[in-house]
Amino acid sequence: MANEILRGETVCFASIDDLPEEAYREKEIARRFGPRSNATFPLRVGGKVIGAMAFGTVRHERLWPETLIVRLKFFVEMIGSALARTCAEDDARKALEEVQRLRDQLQRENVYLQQEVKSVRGHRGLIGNSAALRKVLEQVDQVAGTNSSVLLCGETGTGKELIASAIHELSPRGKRPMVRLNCAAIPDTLIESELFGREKGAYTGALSRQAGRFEVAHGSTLFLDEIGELPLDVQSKLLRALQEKQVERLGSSKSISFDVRIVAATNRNLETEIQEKRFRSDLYYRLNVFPIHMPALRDRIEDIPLLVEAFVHEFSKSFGKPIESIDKDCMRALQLYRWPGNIRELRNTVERAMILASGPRLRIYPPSSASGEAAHSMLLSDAERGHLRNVLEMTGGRIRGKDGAAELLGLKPTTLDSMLVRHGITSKLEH
Ligand SMILES: Nc1ncnc2c1ncn2[C@@H]1O[C@H](COP(=O)(O)OP(=O)(O)OP(=O)(O)O)[C@@H](O)[C@H]1O
Repeated sequence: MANEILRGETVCFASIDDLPEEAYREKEIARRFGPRSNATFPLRVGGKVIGAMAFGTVRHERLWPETLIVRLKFFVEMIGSALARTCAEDDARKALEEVQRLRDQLQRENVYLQQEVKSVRGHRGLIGNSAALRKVLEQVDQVAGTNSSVLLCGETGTGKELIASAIHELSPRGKRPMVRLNCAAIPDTLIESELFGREKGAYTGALSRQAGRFEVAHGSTLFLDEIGELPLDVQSKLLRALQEKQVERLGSSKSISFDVRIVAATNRNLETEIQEKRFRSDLYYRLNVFPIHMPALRDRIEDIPLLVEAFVHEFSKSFGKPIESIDKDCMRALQLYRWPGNIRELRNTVERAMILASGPRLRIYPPSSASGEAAHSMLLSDAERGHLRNVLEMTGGRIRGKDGAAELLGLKPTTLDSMLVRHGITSKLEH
């Protein structure tokens, strides 16, 4: 009988004896528990049989005239279509809610991206082949696929933000945009609403509702740059949000759950900050699940030629100035400079040199405290020392007399003596 119903047929019997022989099981059940007579109709919702509706008598047998069957059938159909409408409405409501949710999320991402577009100049990729950078990239590969928090430490301009982007892009969250917040760039009074969002009128001046970065970053990565600059009270709130995976907008008590991966960066020594009571140790341990230390440029000087070439290529294209070669002495001087501003400073230095460039051979001087002059004289002094050594080599170390170094250089021997002292060069033959 169940098969008939599933096939969409009506099953009807006036007495148990009317049931066919093969339905002996149903007969037995009906005899023991009822019904005595029955009419069962398939219940169709949206063209599919999803169940059945049965009308039966428990004590007496009864006939099911055709007119009654038609009316009951109609009744069951009505219930089926009402159910279909409710399901469809329910589905439609759910779909609408989903569309609204996605639209809100897109809108949040859009507003955010519009602000970001100005600062993001495309992904240039990470340049460098030093052991120090390769170690960092290895760590990036290890941690990218996890959901663990990452703490990037290192001096300013070492590429922390670039590494944060690489971690995000290599992670399963990479399809969504990474959301950034520079904790140092926002006044203390606004940082909380930037992080957690606010309702209209939450405080004086809060003229509109605003989603916080946690909400915007739902399903993605939140990059908290300069985390060491976060005020202590906001540190506590951030810790609570990370523990509970929930935020409340300012001016609202409604909790909003989020699924966000945190990558934080700092150029401060957070352990010192903890000792000085400027950074909460519990937040530090929460963030420092996977620390990555970005090496200073001066500790990977073998990357400098690669970086310089890449930056020259980039500016050469954008300035329309073709460059054929970069002065080798300059490159050596660039490798000797300490680069306190690291790669950012190197990039700016190359940009400046490219603005000034007037031929295909580029000279780039490292910045100096005074001006390019000091760097220039450092280069000259390097060249001078090299030249003196060469000439001394040619004369077998002889300074005075015919074909001596002083004569070859057109200098008084005493002048050459003092130059050699200044450069720390000793001539074995003469002394
Ligand atoms: N390995 C690299 N290859 C190419 N460019 C790099 C590399 N590392 C850094 N840069 C460039 O150097 C500049 C500074 O990098 P980034 O902003 O990532 O440094 P940061 O450590 O986050 O600095 P801060 O601590 O000041 O925020 C950027 O223009 C970046 O594109």
